[in-house]
Amino acid sequence: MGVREEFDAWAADGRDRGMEERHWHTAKHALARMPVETGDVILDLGCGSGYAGRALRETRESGRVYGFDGSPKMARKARSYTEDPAIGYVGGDFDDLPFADDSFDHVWSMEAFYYAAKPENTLSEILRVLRPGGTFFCAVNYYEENIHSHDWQEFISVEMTRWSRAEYRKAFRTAGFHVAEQDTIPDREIAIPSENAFPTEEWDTREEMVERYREYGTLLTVGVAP
Ligand SMILES: C[S@@+](CC[C@H](N)C(=O)[O-])C[C@H]1O[C@@H](n2cnc3c(N)ncnc32)[C@H](O)[C@@H]1O
Repeated sequence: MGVREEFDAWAADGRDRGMEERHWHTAKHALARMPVETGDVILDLGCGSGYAGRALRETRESGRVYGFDGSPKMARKARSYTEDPAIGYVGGDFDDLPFADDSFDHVWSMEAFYYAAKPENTLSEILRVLRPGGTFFCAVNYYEENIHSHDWQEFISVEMTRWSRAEYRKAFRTAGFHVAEQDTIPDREIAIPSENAFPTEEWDTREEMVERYREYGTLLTVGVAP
């Protein structure tokens, strides 16, 4: 299955909203760090339900926001959640962004970048569409140091790239970005049951669940276009 089939199926069974709910726990902290100025044009790469773009429009006075996604069903659902005329949805693949050079002030991506078939090429594409001084906020839960994410590939047909923190920094720099920041953002909201509830369907021990959410959390790497 390719990106379209895989994520169309996710959208059809409501996982767009499920992801939004879970990802929001850490995404909102990363979004709050984006240096968005009034009127800034923003691209949400792999937008899913489109919650990030809606939040930026509602809270930051951004200009136009484009949600970009390879799943037409995801994009259609995202469109159905807003009537904001300044939010648009565009379909396509991370490898070939259908935007002119220097189109955006910021690019945001949550839990999507590692699905790129050629991540180095996607970084070059992001740099191409960013204006000088523009930022790329790349947030991922699937990364090398998060050992609890290592088996995710078994459950999805799309090939995933698992980089370490250092590999993200190196790839950003090789593509031509400056790395302005790298950090992990803990998820302090997900409910962690008391000791006697373990093992659960997903977790053998409470320690593992605490480590996954409260310690490892979401890896955020911020690149700045020169
Ligand atoms: C795990 S979801 C994350 C959605 C949203 N950003 C969130 O935080 O909930 C990944 C999204 O990226 C999209 N995607 C994955 N690979 C893609 C690619 N190569 N080109 C375009 N979109 C892609 C999927 O269709 C899906 O909607």
